[in-house]
Amino acid sequence: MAEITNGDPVLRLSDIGKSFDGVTVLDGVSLEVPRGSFVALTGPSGAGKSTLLRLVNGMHLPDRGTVSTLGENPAACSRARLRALRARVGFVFQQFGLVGRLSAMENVLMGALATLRLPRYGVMSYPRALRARAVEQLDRVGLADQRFQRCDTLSGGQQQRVAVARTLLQGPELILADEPVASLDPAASVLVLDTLKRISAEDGISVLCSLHQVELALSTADRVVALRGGRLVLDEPARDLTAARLRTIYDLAGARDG
Ligand SMILES: Nc1ncnc2c1ncn2[C@@H]1O[C@H](COP(=O)(O)OP(=O)(O)OP(=O)(O)O)[C@@H](O)[C@H]1O
Repeated sequence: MAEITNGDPVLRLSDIGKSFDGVTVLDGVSLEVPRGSFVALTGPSGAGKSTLLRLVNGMHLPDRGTVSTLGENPAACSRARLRALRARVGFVFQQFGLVGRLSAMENVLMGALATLRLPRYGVMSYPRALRARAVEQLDRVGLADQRFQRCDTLSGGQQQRVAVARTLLQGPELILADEPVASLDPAASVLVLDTLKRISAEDGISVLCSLHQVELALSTADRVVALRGGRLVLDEPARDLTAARLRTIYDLAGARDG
């Protein structure tokens, strides 16, 4: 397994190009995510944010340029090595990706399935130490009391926090979040992002999180990058940016939520 030293970025994209069916989606994108930082990836709908996130863990491969994720190039990885890399990279999705009829606890435990040899059925089939860790992660996202509740009876914000706990159980070094709050109301959005930010800071986990909401990007992230038409048009510390400037730098006119 590749190691990165303390000063190395957890993620380095160099001159990435990616097309689908002859249509360019990413064009000359270079980006670094320093270890332990929370980077917001902004930009209008169709700018290439999801595609970029998928390149990071090898779900897509670039047509040109190189990706270095935790010191590994997904394009050069064997299947086993890619699996090992993906275990180090958590993914949080807009639609949570939970099994609605299962409890919060069981959904969190599923974050550890890749490390277990046998399929598991029911909470009690997981090792005791793992169950204790699952409760601990649920506690950190404020949902220990809801651990036996079916996920489809939780609010959207609670479900996304369960998804964060599930990712944490995996022990990731880097978390990719693809519009994790796009389907949540403003209060739940703030709570989910604050939770992710707090825990990532506590555990030293780096986060690359795509967001549509300019204000949330500025209030949560250490660094903000923006894509427009597949090109990187901004990469600056959040403290140096204002919402007004961020809005003008990339055109929100066509954005879904803009
Ligand atoms: N697997 C694919 N096959 C063909 N086209 C694709 C594929 N994935 C993405 N695209 C296209 O690439 C472009 C960028 O999509 P992407 O989902 O990366 O943008 P985005 O910035 O994440 O948008 P949104 O904010 O709406 O999620 C879009 O035009 C999309 O249709």
